[in-house]
Amino acid sequence: MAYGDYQIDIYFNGLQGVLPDLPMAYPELERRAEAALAPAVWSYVAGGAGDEATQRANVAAFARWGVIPRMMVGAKERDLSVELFGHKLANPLMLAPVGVLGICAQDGHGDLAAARASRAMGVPMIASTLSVDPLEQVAAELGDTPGFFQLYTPTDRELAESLVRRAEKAGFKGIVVTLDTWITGWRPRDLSTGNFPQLRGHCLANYFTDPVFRSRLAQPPEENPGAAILHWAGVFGNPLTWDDLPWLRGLTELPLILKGLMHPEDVRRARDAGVDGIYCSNHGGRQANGGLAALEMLPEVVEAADGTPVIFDSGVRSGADVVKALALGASAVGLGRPYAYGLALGGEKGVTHVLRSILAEADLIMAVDGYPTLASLTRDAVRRIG
Ligand SMILES: Cc1cc2nc3c(=O)[nH]c(=O)nc-3n(C[C@H](O)[C@H](O)[C@H](O)COP(=O)(O)O)c2cc1C
Ligand SMILES: O=C(O)C(=O)c1ccccc1
Repeated sequence: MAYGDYQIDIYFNGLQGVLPDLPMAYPELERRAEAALAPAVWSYVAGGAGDEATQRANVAAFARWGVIPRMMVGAKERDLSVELFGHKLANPLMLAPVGVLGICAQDGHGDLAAARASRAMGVPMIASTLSVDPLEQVAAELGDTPGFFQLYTPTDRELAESLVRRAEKAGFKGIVVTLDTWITGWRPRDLSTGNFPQLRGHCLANYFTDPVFRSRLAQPPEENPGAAILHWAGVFGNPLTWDDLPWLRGLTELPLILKGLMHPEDVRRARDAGVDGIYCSNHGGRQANGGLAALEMLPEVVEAADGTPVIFDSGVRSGADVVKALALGASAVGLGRPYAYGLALGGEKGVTHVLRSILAEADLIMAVDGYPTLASLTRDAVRRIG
């Protein structure tokens, strides 16, 4: 079934008098998620660094590119499939890693609901180290859809290795190492609500269940959670350098993807060191304010990657955004906040709805504009407007 057929389902329901119970456009998704989430959770998810200028720039950057339509292509059938790290995927979307995701769902198990949506839609989930439920349980929900494990590399190398071994054993198909968050940025909303340290207590399952982590504690986390959280805070962030890359590369034979790369020189270095994927992102503007929109760097990142696949996220809100990122050279496009809001409104169903809506829009743009495949969406398909 073509992704665009989602609109036929919705119109058909409408004719029977059944209107969609989930939002059809992003502003409404955001508004309703704000109303559905506890205020502290909302400010954590929606907020960013500083006055959030970079976060807004991520979204605004998409308006500076326009798709040039081609006529008489006869794009009756569209194929959004892509091959990534040896896996044939039905579409180029991914669920970007979102820490503490679980609490976005009303039952507190949003990581598992997102994993079920990943399975249903064939959209790979990149499971955060900071999940509410342990990675083994998340992996068990993924079915045949390949999953990726996002590693926040701790300073304790044995702990890092243990997390990677567990991810391999659980069946994850690649390791995404996030480089831009060994320390959290200046986030006024989290500072004002004062909730951030408390939120972090909800997302340490991967540590508390880890044999290496547990072996470092005088008492098990169940008996002395305070001491366990304190130990976690001491090992969480490792400001990696290029000297650490051979060690990271040697940790696993799974595809290794570096997340947070924006500078073409960093991309060249990563590629030369044998990484399998480049993840162009500025963490949705949550880490450093005063930066460029991630989309601004995408063309140069793609050029520097020189054939190494580039995953892109930061500011993707619609099917049109997905089409533009693909035309600018991304191999796959990560969604962040939009699916967290889908979780808030409808759990697995909410995420599935967000994914189906974005895929339907992308598919219909490809139909109308005459780009039937991702291969046809080349750099010439878009023009810079401003
Ligand atoms: C609430 C929240 C938590 C996040 N946690 C993580 C994380 O644990 N690991 C990670 O690599 N990125 C994390 N990110 C960043 C996302 O992977 C992604 O880069 C970002 O959401 C993209 O920006 P957008 O949501 O504005 O499109 C988080 C983002 C949000 C919104
Ligand atoms: O909020 C985030 O973006 C994130 O990655 C994070 C980092 C540390 C603790 C919780 C979330």
